[in-house]
Amino acid sequence: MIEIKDVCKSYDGKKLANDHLNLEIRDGEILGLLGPNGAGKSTLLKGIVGILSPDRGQITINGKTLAHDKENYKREFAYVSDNPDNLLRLTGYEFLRFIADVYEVPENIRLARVTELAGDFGILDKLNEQINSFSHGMRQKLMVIGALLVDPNVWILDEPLVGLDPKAAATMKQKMRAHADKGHIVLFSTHVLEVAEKLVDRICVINQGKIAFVGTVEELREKLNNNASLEDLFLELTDPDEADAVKA
Ligand SMILES: Nc1ncnc2c1ncn2[C@@H]1O[C@H](COP(=O)(O)OP(=O)(O)OP(=O)(O)O)[C@@H](O)[C@H]1O
Repeated sequence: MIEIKDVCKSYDGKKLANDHLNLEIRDGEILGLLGPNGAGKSTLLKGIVGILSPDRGQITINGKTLAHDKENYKREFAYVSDNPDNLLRLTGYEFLRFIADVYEVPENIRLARVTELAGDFGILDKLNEQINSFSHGMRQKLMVIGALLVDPNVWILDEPLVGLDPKAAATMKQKMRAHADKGHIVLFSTHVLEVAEKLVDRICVINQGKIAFVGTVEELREKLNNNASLEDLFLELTDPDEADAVKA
């Protein structure tokens, strides 16, 4: 379980990018983080993985905290950031070997895992080339492979489907579902509402740094007393004036 208690983060000491967030993400679920641009989704994900330190509050992953048990806390999850432009001078293989070394993936299984994952995502024949020469989508695939290679309990993915071609996106969604079905957590952010609607168990909508809703899409419909599409519900929650204009 991931427990987020009263988490606040400000970049400038004035405006809160995360404003007293409270959220529990349960084992075995895919939770989709939705929200307009600048809502605070990446800030929350970066706070969970320890790239940013929240100004207050506490985050626990499977009972561990970054402050008390940094190494084991970090071993609980894999993280794919929203920027796949990392370590561009390495080849694909060198990047994956680096990740496998850092996370101590046993030598006897890493090549089989890399071969399987790179095959699944269709970039096996590119791994000897420098990441510099990869397209955006290929870089994204490599970051995803690096994360899954480690095979941790929790997947934390910031817009993981951006840039993936339809086949790779389908593979990714299938892997996310299978991981959650094994009892693990998949937490990801997305702007693609159809993906959220079809894939997630629950959604968490963040708006202006605050949680506007957590629950199933059905529960959101009931709350808003509205049988509309998720897109309309999303607008109603995050931008009621725009939703009224669309209705008119
Ligand atoms: N490094 C930074 N320095 C200053 N302000 C930042 C920084 N990163 C984010 N912010 C601000 O924090 C707020 C939340 O940004 P965040 O990136 O978390 O939003 P998001 O929901 O992930 O947005 P998007 O959907 O556009 O990726 C925004 O107001 C943004 O301008």
